[in-house]
Amino acid sequence: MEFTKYQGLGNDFILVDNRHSTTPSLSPEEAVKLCDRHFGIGADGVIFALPGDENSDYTMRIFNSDGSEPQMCGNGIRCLARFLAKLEGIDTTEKSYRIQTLAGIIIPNLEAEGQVKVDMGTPFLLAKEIPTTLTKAEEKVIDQSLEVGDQSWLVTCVSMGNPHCITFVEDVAKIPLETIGPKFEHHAVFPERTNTEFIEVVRRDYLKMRVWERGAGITLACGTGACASVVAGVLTGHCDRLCTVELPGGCLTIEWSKKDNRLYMTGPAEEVFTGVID
Ligand SMILES: N[C@H](CCC[C@H](N)C(=O)O)C(=O)O
Repeated sequence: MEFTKYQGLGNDFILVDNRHSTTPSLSPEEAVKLCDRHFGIGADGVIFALPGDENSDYTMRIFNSDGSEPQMCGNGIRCLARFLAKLEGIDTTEKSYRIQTLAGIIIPNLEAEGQVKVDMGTPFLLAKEIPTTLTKAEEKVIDQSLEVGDQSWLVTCVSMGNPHCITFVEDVAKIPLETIGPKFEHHAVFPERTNTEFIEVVRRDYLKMRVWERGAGITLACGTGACASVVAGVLTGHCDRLCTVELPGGCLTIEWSKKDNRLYMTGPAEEVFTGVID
């Protein structure tokens, strides 16, 4: 079976042409093996291009490198859009796709210079929508205290279809991500686990972010996390609605539109190599 490796700011994926069937051609267990960076291809996840339905061009499903299935992946859907254009034999920069995901319809638009602009939909803020039990179901979690790893953190929770727990800190470089990340991810107040972002505000329009991802650990970038972090920054008064988010793998442009309440994310997506899985 052929695959193509793509990466979006170093958040890397194995992409599989699954247009022939509505069932992913690899199991979560097979995905785990292929994502291994020593015994497999190496990736943060496996993304399947499945047939669309009456309301979409294609369907995206993704397995994290631990085999779990998240609702959405921002860097991944930019890679999927480029992959689809390659499969369709087009290299236009004005192509957009309606992609069905577990987070609803997401719309990536191919732009010039390898950029992809994605309509990421609206954020979800109620505790029951994250989901989290940190407060009452119908309430939001904004700058709320949470004990993690013998320390008290002020967290804000935002869902982009997948859960994010965001903390603003003085210096992201000083965060011991390897030790504190898993404690956030598996905290009892997150029944579906959570992605965990630490944000340093450089300017009101420029954030520095490091991330521990649910089901993938430390990654070089997280698109849904960058969107969730701008929403959290606006809600807590730290940043403007249009921001550059600098991640270890590079920068994303994120806008939380006042007009339609939707998040727009712009960033690169690059093919790395094509291979064959025996
Ligand atoms: N690990 C995430 C999915 C991938 C999200 C991230 N890679 C992105 O670019 O949005 C989760 O389990 O919710």
